[in-house]
Formats: sequence, structure tokens, C-alpha cells
Amino acid sequence: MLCFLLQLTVEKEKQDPESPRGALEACLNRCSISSSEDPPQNKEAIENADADVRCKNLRASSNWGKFFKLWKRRSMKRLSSFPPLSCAPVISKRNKNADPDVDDLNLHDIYDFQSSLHSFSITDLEIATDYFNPENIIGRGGYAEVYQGILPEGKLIAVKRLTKGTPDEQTAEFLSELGIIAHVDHPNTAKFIGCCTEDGMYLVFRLSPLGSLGSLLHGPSKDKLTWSRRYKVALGTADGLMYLHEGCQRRIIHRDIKADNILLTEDFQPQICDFGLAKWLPKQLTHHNVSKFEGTFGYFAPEYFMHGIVDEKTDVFSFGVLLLELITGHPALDESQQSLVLWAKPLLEKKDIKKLVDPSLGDEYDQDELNRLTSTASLCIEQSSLLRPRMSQVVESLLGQESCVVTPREDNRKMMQRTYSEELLDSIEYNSTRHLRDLDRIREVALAS
Ligand SMILES: Nc1ncnc2c1ncn2[C@@H]1O[C@H](COP(=O)(O)OP(=O)(O)OP(=O)(O)O)[C@@H](O)[C@H]1O
Repeated sequence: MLCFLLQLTVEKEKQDPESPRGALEACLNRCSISSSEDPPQNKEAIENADADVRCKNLRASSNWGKFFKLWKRRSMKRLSSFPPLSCAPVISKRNKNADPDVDDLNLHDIYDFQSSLHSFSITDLEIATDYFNPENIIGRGGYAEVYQGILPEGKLIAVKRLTKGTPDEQTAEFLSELGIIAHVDHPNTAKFIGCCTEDGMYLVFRLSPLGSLGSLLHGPSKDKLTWSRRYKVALGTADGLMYLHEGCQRRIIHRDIKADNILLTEDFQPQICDFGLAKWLPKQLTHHNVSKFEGTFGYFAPEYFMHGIVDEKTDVFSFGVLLLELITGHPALDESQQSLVLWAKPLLEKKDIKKLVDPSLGDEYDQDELNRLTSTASLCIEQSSLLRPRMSQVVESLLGQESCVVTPREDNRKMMQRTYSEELLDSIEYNSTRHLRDLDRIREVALAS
């Protein structure tokens, strides 16, 4: 039954051109349009072709089998990354002489896009990771084990091997993450190198030598996180998240912003990773609704928790919690399930900043930067999403460039295009009793988990 439901979900997503899987599927379908169709020459024609492709997506059969077969066969061959749909190369002609298994796929046409990806064989990854030697494990998540490795040319890599869940769940996770990361390219997002679908599913990234922010901040090497580095991490992460929300062809909601999902390069440049839960939001949709809670307790925005609403503001809330972690050194939820937000809010309201600062920093911090971080954090964790800034405003606020630090509420109301969660919260007059009830519910669920 579970498998059947999962299959249904997968089929539904494949038919949704706005989902990562749908975009990849459409990309593949585009290449199987018959040679009698001339490539459209202009934007309108391309859009018509897209619509055509979407209709073809309704076919029950999938191109994924062919795609994986081809991917496996072309071990270590350079492939360009998946193009965003709106600027995807147009229809390709079939190569009649090509391998019959893949005769309606012309990868050079599909992947004619800027950066390059590799299709690794399992042998490549075994050699790189010393046969997945447990000593090379550098991280474990809900879905995967991550190994460090080295390629023959000396490049250091991190191999994310999907290990948890049923094969169908692994496929769903793999395709969701692949569908997003192959479109993402920013100094503050993890550098995706390629993947492997032989004997399991593997995503390959450039190694971030310092590991995750979470492991540094809550581990024995905390002293490396000086104030200036924390500030750099805050700014870089905000920049990366602004890119996902506002700088990509499609709005991407990460849905799991947390310290463990921020990797650090050798010079403490943050890189957002783990796009397993990320969602594309089409322009015409104000929000996405989920019925299943996924993500991490301690970082959930109230409207996500209460109503399953996902939009940019739910990421902004999680980013606010991350800022609090950087300032205080406390985890989002401690061992006794105490919420950092609940602890920090009264101090932020009283502007008792001294009590907030991580004691391990002593007096070694820049007061102006600290003020900017704390005031931005309090805006980001506003109960009502209406009062939270957008990520572009967050960046300005962190840099001390924007008036939203001084008069957040009015400015925000005027400047921001309203999201669904804003409309909803505005309409139900979010009073303090309700606020406290929601917080209690969050606490109860967190304790029960
Ligand atoms: N490129 C990388 N370089 C260094 N370490 C990495 C890299 N990618 C992942 N890691 C480590 O592996 C951990 C788990 O990775 P990731 O979050 O992608 O797995 P996941 O199973 O999707 O996790 P989650 O449970 O959050 O969904 C990270 O927190 C980090 O410590």
C-alpha cells in the first residue's frame, strides 16, 4: 500500500512541471519529441513546446529508466547540468543510428548548459572513498551517509550515499535533491559535481573541509568560530538564501535551513547544502501546502507547524533561528528540548543583548555587527510571517543598510508582496493568546518527538 502511494506521488510529481522531478522529466520528454517537429525559434514557440511537453508528461511511461541506463553507461563522461526549463535548449532531433536503448535521447542537446556534471561509476566512487571505508564517513543525516574521498586528479569530494528508507523513498529523495541542485549555482550553495546510480544512489559534491556549521558550533572546535567568522557565515548564508528565493529562475524554498546544513569552506565561506526537502514555487502560487512534517524541530515557523504552509517566510524564520545559534552558541533545541527561540525572545524584547551573547566569545565581538544580527534575528523570528523581512531585506539589515531595522513593521507591510501565510495570519488577527498556544503546541510536539 505504501509503495503504491509512493508510486502515485512520484507519478504526480513527474506530471507537475514545477516540481524538481517534473522539470527533469519534462527535460527528457522534450528530447523525445519527434524529428518532424521543427525547433521553435522564439520564446512563444518555446513556451508552446513546453506546454506540449507537459501534455506528453501525462503519459504513464517514464523516461527515467532510459535516463539512468544512459547515465550509467556513460561513466565519467562530462555532462552539462540540467537547464532551467525556461531557458532549456529546444527540441532535439532523434538520432536514428544511436543505441536503440536510448535512441530518443540526445544528451548533448539536453545538457547544453553552463556548468558540467560527471556521471560516476561505482568503481570511481569506491576507489575515491577507499571502498566506502567507515573511517571516511564525515556526516550522517536522516537519509544518507556522507563519505569523504579523493578523485584521481586530486580533487577532494564528499559522496552522499542514500542509505535510509525503502528503495522508492531513496529514489524520491535522490530525484528531489538532484532536480534542485543541478539548477543551483552560487558561491554560498554546495558545489555539486555529479552523481552515480550504479549499485545505489550517490550524489557527489566538492568537499567542504571544515564540515558543517553545526558540528563546529556545537563541537569541540567551537573556538575557531570567532565573531568575525560568525558574522561572515551569517552574511554568506543570507546571500545564498536570497539567491534561492529571489535570484533563481524559479523561487526555491529550502525548507531545512539549519546549522547542520551549512557547510564551511577552508576560509569559512558558508555553503547551503541538503536540498532533499527543497521545493520550487511557481510564480503564480503564493505558497505550497504540505501535510507531512519534514524538517527539523527548533527551526519550524509557526505557520508551517500549524497549517503546513511553505513559502519564503518559513525559510526566513529558520534563518532567524540560525542567527540566534550564531549569536548565542546554543542549539535550536537543547538536550532538554528547550527551544532557543522561546529562551531568546524575552531577552531580545528587553534588548538584553549581553545575556544573549555566547559566553565563549567573551568581549571579542563587534558591537555594531552584534546589534545588526540581533535586530535581524528578532525580525526573522516574528510570529507573524507578515512582519518578517524578505531575504533581500535581511541582507540589507545585516549590512546595516536598510531602514527595516529601524521601523520594520510599517516598511515591511508596504514593501513586501504578500505571501499566502501573510494573508492568512493577517486575516485571523494573530493575538498573543493564540501565539502562546501555538508555542505550547510546538513545545509539546518537540517533546514528544
Ligand atoms: N560537501 C560536503 N562536505 C563536507 N561535509 C559534508 C558535505 N555534504 C554533507 N556533509 C556532511 O554530512 C552531513 C549530512 O549531509 P546531508 O545533510 O546532505 O544529509 P541528509 O541525510 O540529507 O541530512 P538530513 O537529515 O538533514 O536530511 C552534513 O551535516 C555534513 O556534516
